[in-house]
Amino acid sequence: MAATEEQQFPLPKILTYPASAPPSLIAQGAEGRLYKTTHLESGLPCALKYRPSKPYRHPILDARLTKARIAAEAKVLDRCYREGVRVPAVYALDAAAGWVMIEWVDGKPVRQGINDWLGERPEDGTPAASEDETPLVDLMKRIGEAVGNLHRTGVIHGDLTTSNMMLKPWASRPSNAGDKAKAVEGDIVLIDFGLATQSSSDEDRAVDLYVLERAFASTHPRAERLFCHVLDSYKPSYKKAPSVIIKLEDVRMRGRKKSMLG
Ligand SMILES: Nc1ncnc2c1ncn2[C@@H]1O[C@H](COP(=O)(O)OP(=O)(O)OP(=O)(O)O)[C@@H](O)[C@H]1O
Repeated sequence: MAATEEQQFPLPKILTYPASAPPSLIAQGAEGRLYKTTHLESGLPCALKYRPSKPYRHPILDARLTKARIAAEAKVLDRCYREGVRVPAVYALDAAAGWVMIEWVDGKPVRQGINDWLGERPEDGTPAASEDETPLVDLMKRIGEAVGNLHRTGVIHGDLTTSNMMLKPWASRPSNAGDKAKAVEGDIVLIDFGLATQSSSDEDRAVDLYVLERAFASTHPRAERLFCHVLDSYKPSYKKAPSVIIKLEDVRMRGRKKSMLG
């Protein structure tokens, strides 16, 4: 880590111990920072999510909030992992110190994979007549299944976007697909559970889908018409999914009304 970066973003104590590789700052958000580092004992690459204290908050409230948020995120991740949802495993946690250490997911965000696929496609998103869109459609289906799996366990993500999904390359399926198809290959791993809650209500699940639908339309307007494949594969993914899709129509209607009223 560069000296100036270190002054601007002082490391949490856990990252000041000697390790096989120095930590690197991957992302700096409004709430926290994400470092790539290695697990102290096993040397495995991992991600350390750190929520530094906020000087503008009352210290007691700040300590309580930080601890509660890190603990809540770790708890949800752990629950998902044990239920077989593809999320990073939790390796270690110190909620009072504001960090959780999780599995490092090799790969790239789904957002980047889709954009790499779309490449130079025109604004209206029409593919060339000769283009076989199957790999992209398959990715959309895997997204629907991943969200369905998550909802099946009673977890609402709260911030579903294609940036909060990683594409982890398939290790056991050596691919002979072309470069373009490779851009959208891989298992979906859901990340960033900072806003996650536990709920099994149709309404909460439908809102989670709606958030994804809106985010998808604004991030990938050229692929918007393919979002139906996400819903198609979500529908059979667990028993209550069909009623969630029906509820989604109400949520959309409310969304439209709200945007008309400003
Ligand atoms: N387990 C991981 N393995 C590899 N990269 C990750 C992992 N978790 C997060 N990242 C990368 O770091 C970025 C930021 O992570 P994340 O979204 O969890 O943090 P955040 O946006 O700061 O969280 P919050 O929204 O809760 O404040 C992600 O977009 C992703 O590129």
